[in-house]
Amino acid sequence: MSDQATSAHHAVSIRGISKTYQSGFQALKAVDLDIRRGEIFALLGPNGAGKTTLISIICGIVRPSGGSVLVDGHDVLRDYRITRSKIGLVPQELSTDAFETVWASVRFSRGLFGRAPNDAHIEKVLRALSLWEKKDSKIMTLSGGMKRRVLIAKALAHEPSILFLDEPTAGVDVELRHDMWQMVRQLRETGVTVILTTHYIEEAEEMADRVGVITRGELILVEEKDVLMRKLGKKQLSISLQSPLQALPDGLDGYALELADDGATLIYTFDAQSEDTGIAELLRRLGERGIDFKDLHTLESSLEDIFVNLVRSKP
Ligand SMILES: Nc1ncnc2c1ncn2[C@@H]1O[C@H](COP(=O)(O)OP(=O)(O)OP(=O)(O)O)[C@@H](O)[C@H]1O
Repeated sequence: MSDQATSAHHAVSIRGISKTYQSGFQALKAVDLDIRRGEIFALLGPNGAGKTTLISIICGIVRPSGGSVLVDGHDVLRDYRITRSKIGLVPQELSTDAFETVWASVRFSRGLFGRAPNDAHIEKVLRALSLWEKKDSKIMTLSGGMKRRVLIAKALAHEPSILFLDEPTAGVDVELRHDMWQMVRQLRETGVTVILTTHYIEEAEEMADRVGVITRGELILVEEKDVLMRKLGKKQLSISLQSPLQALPDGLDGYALELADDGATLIYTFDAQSEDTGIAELLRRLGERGIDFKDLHTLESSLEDIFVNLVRSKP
């Protein structure tokens, strides 16, 4: 299959995208990335890493300095109208429409893309987002969480196949955050591809099928979330001791051990992937030294630990 044909199978196909702003600042360096149809892809990165720049280029809002982006097989620069109509973009804030009703505002968004009115679709979107009861309310009278939902409804009004969520749950309460996660999963079930940027790693851990990590304009990693957590995740064994230790026992130099809880807990970090975790041998050696324990449990690292390590280890 030609490169072009393979690319057409992806929702988004990015090749060699770079961006140098007029100030001379290079925000992106030769990014390659394919987003699969129907997946939830989370783009993680520290402040200023280039996430918004990348999304803006995919949406055709920012012009790249080099490289190409295909959306559903169409080039975003050459076929802007087609590609833009396939994309729903949920910005972080609602800046206009305060005096409009929910219904009018969402309906208007559909018209912007030149699509024929379809009130049944607008109703479906509003119901799915629990906004139906509020359809005749002016946007300015809604709570912050409801306004967020209106933003999503507006982005879905023209039936896009790809939805971008820029920090979807920044500043919303826990309950709404969980509702939004639920909603995004439901969207995926209808075949929509979802790309989100987030600072809440918990969000990526909870929802994403794949994760991309961007730092200083470079995409340093793209991986299935589960594989990433298995591959880079470390496991720890926490050993609660019968009597606290003052120092690490002699003769256990080869082990990644630390003392915690004022010496009452011994923590052993091991590679969950390796065949021999070394646990049996460690426990035997502790026994030989008369170190008794009352409890054992294992801890796994979170996506957050993995992310912090990745971004830190990048020179
Ligand atoms: N119009 C611009 N002109 C010059 N530099 C810019 C412009 N827009 C963004 N930048 C710079 O490019 C870099 C990447 O910015 P971008 O907004 O893409 O980062 P981000 O990963 O989305 O960050 P955040 O998580 O803080 O939103 C930053 O250093 C930013 O200052």
